[in-house]
Amino acid sequence: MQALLMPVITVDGPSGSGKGTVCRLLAEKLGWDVLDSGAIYRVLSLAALHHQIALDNEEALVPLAANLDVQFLVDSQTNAGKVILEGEDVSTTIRNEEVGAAASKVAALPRVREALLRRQRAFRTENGLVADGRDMGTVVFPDAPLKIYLTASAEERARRRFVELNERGLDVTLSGLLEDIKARDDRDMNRAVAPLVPADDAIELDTSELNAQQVFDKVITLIDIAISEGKFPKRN
Ligand SMILES: Nc1ncnc2c1ncn2[C@@H]1O[C@H](COP(=O)(O)OP(=O)(O)OP(=O)(O)O)[C@@H](O)[C@H]1O
Ligand SMILES: Nc1ccn([C@H]2C[C@H](O)[C@@H](COP(=O)(O)O)O2)c(=O)n1
Repeated sequence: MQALLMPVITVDGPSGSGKGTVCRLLAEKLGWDVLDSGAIYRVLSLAALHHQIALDNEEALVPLAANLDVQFLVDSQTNAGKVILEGEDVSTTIRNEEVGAAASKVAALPRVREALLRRQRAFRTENGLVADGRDMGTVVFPDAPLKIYLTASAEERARRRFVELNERGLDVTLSGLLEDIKARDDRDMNRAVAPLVPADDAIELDTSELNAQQVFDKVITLIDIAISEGKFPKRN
């Protein structure tokens, strides 16, 4: 009954599989909110850096996580998301590869994950939520009526990131990005707590050969099937 009032679609998968892209498109189409849980881990790692806390210092990171002064805003004119950490706009900084790697390190600490759980669950309101991450379907919203697990080959994911970072004018190499992606996969998939794995009831979608629009269309079909099975209220 609760799921009908506050529907959640979870989208998990490795870095570069296209979670963020499809979640934004879905949220726009459905008029639902988005939880970018990776951004929370990214912001925490940046805060650790600012406060000179080592990325493996769980004792110091837990209170930092519990009291993290972060705001996720949406620019009403451009509709672009904005992330404010301790009063500073960090929307661009948190997207750097170094911050992604640092986020993956703090995310391996069990008590840090615990400290961030309530904050993530609070994104679920009567609006409906599309939740993007690594453990959305397994840990944070295990009762979600629709769970998607996106994958793509590491080579394709590195290629996508290469195109994106080149467009942003950053000096990166394809081989360096492939190495980073494999290291991040290894850390995220093999940690002791909430490792990146598909939930038992997740639907897996390999996006290696699909463009973003094709992925979106496939997910919309899955939503329509879920609606026909009575798992979601009808969409407009
Ligand atoms: N199906 C697709 N085909 C080609 N490029 C894509 C596809 N989906 C997303 N992209 C592009 O690939 C890059 C990574 O996509 P996105 O940020 O959505 O992935 P992600 O899974 O959210 O990654 P991360 O977990 O690191 O945040 C972006 O530049 C995006 O525009
Ligand atoms: N639910 C989540 C979301 C993210 N993380 C960690 C692991 C990722 O490598 C890192 C950055 O995430 P991204 O922004 O690339 O999606 O944060 C996690 O452990 N659990």
